[in-house]
Amino acid sequence: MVKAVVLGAAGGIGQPLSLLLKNNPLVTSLALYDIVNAPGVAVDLSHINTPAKVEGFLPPNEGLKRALTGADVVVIPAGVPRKPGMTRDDLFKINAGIVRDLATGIALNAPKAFVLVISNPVNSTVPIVAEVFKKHGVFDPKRLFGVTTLDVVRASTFSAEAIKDPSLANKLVVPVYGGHSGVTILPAFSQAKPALPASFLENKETLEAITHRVRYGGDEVVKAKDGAGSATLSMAYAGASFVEKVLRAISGEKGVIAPTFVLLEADPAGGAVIKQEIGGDIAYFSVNVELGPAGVEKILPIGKVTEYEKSLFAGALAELETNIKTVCAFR
Ligand SMILES: NC(=O)c1ccc[n+]([C@@H]2O[C@H](COP(=O)([O-])OP(=O)(O)OC[C@H]3O[C@@H](n4cnc5c(N)ncnc54)[C@H](O)[C@@H]3O)[C@@H](O)[C@H]2O)c1
Ligand SMILES: O=C(O)C[C@H](O)C(=O)O
Repeated sequence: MVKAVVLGAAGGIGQPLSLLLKNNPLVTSLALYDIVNAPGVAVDLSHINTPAKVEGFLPPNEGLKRALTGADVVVIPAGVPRKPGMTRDDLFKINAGIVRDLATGIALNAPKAFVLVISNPVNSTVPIVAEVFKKHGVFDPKRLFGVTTLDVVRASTFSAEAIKDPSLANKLVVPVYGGHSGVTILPAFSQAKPALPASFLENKETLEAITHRVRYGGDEVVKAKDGAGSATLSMAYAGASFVEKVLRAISGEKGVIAPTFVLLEADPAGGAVIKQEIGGDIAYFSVNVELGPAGVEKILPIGKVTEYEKSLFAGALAELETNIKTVCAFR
């Protein structure tokens, strides 16, 4: 029996994400919570002929508590999205409070759940959840994840497009490190699997352009949606693929690897290697982790990157440090 919960389930990400989770055979129970419309979305999804039992909850009548009780995995896409001209940090004012309150609900009602944070700014909302859990004495860094999967999805899609090989679209994986905003996003095209051609990797102009596109892919969608929000469908796809990995790990599958923004303390030895590799003493970083039934089992080293990729690390560290520190002021 696996219970998955979506907090913010009636939103632009929440609805398609809930649909994808309803379609996942590893989910047996799906609880949808939002301040609006969650019961309607739940009834709609409940007509789909897959095993997961779906229920929807609103704030009255202890809705959050009922949604969270017994949860194994909680995904949080609750909060406001960007409009053109905004940065993700501009969302902090509103989303920090939303995420803090939902984290309090999780600490009280599902302290052992895996918590996957989508709400922006991820570089700051993840540390907020950690602080709330610490306050309640239930923090386990192995079970808290910032969802940065969309950056990997974008880096993989854009590079398959750039080398004009659409057949690679769903096979290519480009690791992305760092955080989830602008210069903190560090795609490592040199580590792509399968490897990208030398003609791509050695062309500085192409590399710089595609690195920029991955870093600002979110802005591309915000601009195209022209005031109607940010990425929802690609995010739902990315989020569901991360949840799928978590579910496989919970069910006992070995060697499940996922990229995610984690507290490096989740695996002190692995975290120390990352700090050495990036040349900075940062608390959180997006890295590849090996997942197990109790959460992060290992933080995997970054390994070899090119001089160009390495040169991007310094700017990322300074920005990430600021994002994480913002949380101290918020408390
Ligand atoms: N991590 C990523 O890669 C990534 C990608 C895309 C979007 N995002 C972020 O995800 C968030 C949601 O985006 P969206 O497009 O789905 O927005 P949206 O406005 O369409 O949906 C957000 C939902 O959250 C709900 N909500 C607000 N306050 C709530 C609360 N206190 N409790 C429960 N639900 C609450 C709203 O009612 C709404 O249904 C934004 O912050 C956005 O920036 C992150
Ligand atoms: O860009 C945004 O604001 C949403 C999200 O973080 C994204 O990367 O698409």
